[in-house]
Amino acid sequence: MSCVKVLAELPDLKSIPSNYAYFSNITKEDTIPASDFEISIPIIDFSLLTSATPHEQIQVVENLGKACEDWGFFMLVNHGIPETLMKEIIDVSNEFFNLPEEEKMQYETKHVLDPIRFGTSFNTKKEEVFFWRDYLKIIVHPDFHCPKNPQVFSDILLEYCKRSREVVRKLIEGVSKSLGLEQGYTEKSLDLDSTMQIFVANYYPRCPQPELAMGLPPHSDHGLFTLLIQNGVAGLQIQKDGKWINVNALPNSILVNTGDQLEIFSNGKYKSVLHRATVNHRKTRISLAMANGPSPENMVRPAAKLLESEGNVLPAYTPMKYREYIQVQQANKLNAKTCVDRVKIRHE
Ligand SMILES: O=C(O)CCC(=O)C(=O)O
Ligand SMILES: [Fe+2]
Repeated sequence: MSCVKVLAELPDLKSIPSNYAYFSNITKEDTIPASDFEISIPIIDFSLLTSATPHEQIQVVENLGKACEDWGFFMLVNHGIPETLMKEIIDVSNEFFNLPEEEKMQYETKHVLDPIRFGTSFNTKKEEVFFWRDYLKIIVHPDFHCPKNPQVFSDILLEYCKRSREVVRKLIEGVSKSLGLEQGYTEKSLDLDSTMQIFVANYYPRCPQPELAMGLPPHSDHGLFTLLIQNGVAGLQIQKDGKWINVNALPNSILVNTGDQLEIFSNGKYKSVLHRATVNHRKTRISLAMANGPSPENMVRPAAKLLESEGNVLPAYTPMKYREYIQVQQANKLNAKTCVDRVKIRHE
C-alpha cells in the first residue's frame, strides 16, 4: 500500500478516496467540533523540578500529580532541550519523508517490533478505513537505531533521544514523589536504566477534505510518558470530561501525555489520556512523539508499595510484560483504550 504523501501530492486531488473517509462511518458525538478552552491545559515548569527551593519543589510535584490525575496531559516549559535541537530533529524527519519512495520502503513494516519501520495509516493489515498519516518508528533505547539517510539523522536523533530521556527520568521522579513512593523505587521497579524509548515521526500531508479524514483515531499511548513536538502546525486533540479539546502548544513547549504503563503502575490513579490527531487543508503537519516506557522485559504491574500505602487495596490490573503489551497494541487496530482494558481487573 503506498503512502498518503504520494496520494496527497497528486496535482488534481480535490476529494479523498472513500477508504479515507473516517467521519462518514461514526457517530454524531465524535463529529461535534472540539472546544477551544486550551487556556486551562496545565503548564508545568520543568526547571522547578531541578533547581528550585524545597517549597517550590513541593508545589511543582503537587501540580505534576494533579495534571496527571485530572488531565493526563500537560505542556512542559523550561525543559532545557535546546530549541535548535528541536528544530533540527523536525527538519531532518521532514527530509526523511521527502526521500524517494524506494528508499523509505526498505523500512516497510514487516514485524511490529522491527527497530525501524516506515508505513502509512496505523496498521493497514487490520484497517478498512485508513488514516491520513505516514509514519517512521525507530527504537532508540536500550539499543539505538537510525535510518542511513539523511546522513545527519543519526547524530541529531541520538542527542534528541538522550535529552528526552533525561527529561522523562526527572518527570518520573516527580510523579513518583507525588504518589508518595520513596526515592528510587519507581526507577528500580520499572527498570528504567533499560527504558524502552521509541521515536515516532508522524507526517500528515495537507488534506483536501479534512472534515472527513482523520490523522490518528482516539487512542492512548502504551508507555509511561510521551513527549510530543510539532512543526508549528496544530492538530492534536485530547479528551477531557468526554469533550475533545484542541491543543495549541506554547512556543518551544513540549506536550506530554501519560500512557498506559503509568496508569497500570499507579493502579489507575493517573489514567492514560485519550487523544487523536486531526488534519487540515492548509499545511503539512509533522509531529514527533517520543514514547518512553519501562524496560521491554519488565513485568509491569501496580506498584506494590502504593497498594500497601493505600491500605492493601487490590491491584486493578494484571501484570504483563511491556514488550508483549507493545506487540498487542501495535498488531491490532488503534482503538481507544482497548489495550489497557484487556489487563484491567474488574473486582466484583
Ligand atoms: O500527531 C499528534 O499530535 C499525535 C501523535 C500521536 O498521538 C502518536 O504518535 O501517538
Ligand atoms: Fe498517541
